[in-house]
Amino acid sequence: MDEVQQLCDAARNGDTNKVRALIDSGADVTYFDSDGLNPLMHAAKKGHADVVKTLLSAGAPWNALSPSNISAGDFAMDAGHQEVFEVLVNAGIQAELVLGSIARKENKNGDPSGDYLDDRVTFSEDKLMDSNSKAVMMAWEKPLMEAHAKAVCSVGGHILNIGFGMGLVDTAIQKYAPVTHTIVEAHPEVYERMLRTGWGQKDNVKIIFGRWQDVLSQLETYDGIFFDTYGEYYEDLREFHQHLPVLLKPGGIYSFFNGLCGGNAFFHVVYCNLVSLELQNLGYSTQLIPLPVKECLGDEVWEGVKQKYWQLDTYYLPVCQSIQDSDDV
Ligand SMILES: C[S@@+](CC[C@H](N)C(=O)[O-])C[C@H]1O[C@@H](n2cnc3c(N)ncnc32)[C@H](O)[C@@H]1O
Repeated sequence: MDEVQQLCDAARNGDTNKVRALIDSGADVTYFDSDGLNPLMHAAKKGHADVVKTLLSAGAPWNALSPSNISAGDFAMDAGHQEVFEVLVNAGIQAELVLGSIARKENKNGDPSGDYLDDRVTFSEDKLMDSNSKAVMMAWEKPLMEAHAKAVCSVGGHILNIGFGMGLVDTAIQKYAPVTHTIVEAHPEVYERMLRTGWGQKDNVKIIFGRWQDVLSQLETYDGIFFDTYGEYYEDLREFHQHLPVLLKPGGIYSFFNGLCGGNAFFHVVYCNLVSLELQNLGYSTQLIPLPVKECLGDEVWEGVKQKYWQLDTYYLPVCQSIQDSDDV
C-alpha cells in the first residue's frame, strides 16, 4: 500500500503515532483517496481529535471539500464529534483571520462590486437577477426581511438600510413608521425603480444613491441599521462594521443579511463565529436567532437561477448591539 493510503487508514484508525511518522516521511496530507476523502475527513468522521490536530499542524487545509461538497467539519458536526468540531471551527477562524488580513493588504484599492453595478438587472415578481442569471434578491426571503426589520426597528427612531433590492426590508421597516428611514442604493436601475414606485415621495424616506463606501459622509447616526448588499465580499461587510461606532447610536440595533457561506453548513458556522468575533472586537455583542427556512425553499424556488446562494435549513438572524448596552439590560 502506498504512503498516502496508509495515511488515510491511520487517520481513520486514530493512530496518531503512525500519522506523525508518515507525515515525517513525507506523506501528502492533502491526498484524496478513491472515495474522495482526505486524511482529515477520515479522522473527523471517526472523532479522532489528536489526529485532526496533527494533520492541521502539518498543513492539511481545514476547508477541503469532498466531491459531494462535504468538509471535514461537516463530517464531525453530523456525527456529533464535539471536540473535533471545535478544533476545526477554531482552525477555520484562525485561517480566515490570517487570510483576511493578507487579502486586505493586497486589495487595498479593489472595487469588487464594480462589475455588477455596471450591468443590467432584471426584475420579476419573485426575484431580481443580475446579467449572469444570478439572483440579487428573491421573494422567499420576505419573512427573513420582516424579522430583520422588526429587530432594527425595535427601539424606533432613525433607521438606515443599505441595499434596496426588491424593497422587502424597506416595506417592512415602513410598517414601524420610523421617524426617518434612510436607504442607500448603488445600482442605477434599482434606484430608478425605487423612484418609479414612489419611494422618493414618502415623507420619512431619504434615498441616497451611490455605493455606501462613497456616501458615508452623507450618513448621520441611527437607532437601527440593516446591511444587505450584493456583489460584495465578506471583506466589504467587515469594512462596513468598522464604521458602526460612528453610525449606530448608543442603544441602537444593527443587523445584516447573514448569507455567509450559505451553501455549506460547517463553513457557515465558521463564518458566524468569525463575524461575531470581529464584531466583539469592535465592542458589539451578536445574538444569532435561528429561523427555520426549509419550508419556504422548495426546488421550484430556484428555477432559472444559476446558483443557489442558500442551501441550509436554518437561517441565523444576527442582532447586534453595543456590549455596554447589552450589559445594562
Ligand atoms: C440583496 S439586495 C437587498 C435586498 C433587500 N434587503 C430587500 O429586502 O429587498 C442588495 C442590494 O444592494 C445593492 N448594492 C450592491 N452594492 C452596493 C453598495 N456598495 N452600496 C449600496 N448598495 C449596494 C444592490 O444593487 C441591491 O439592490
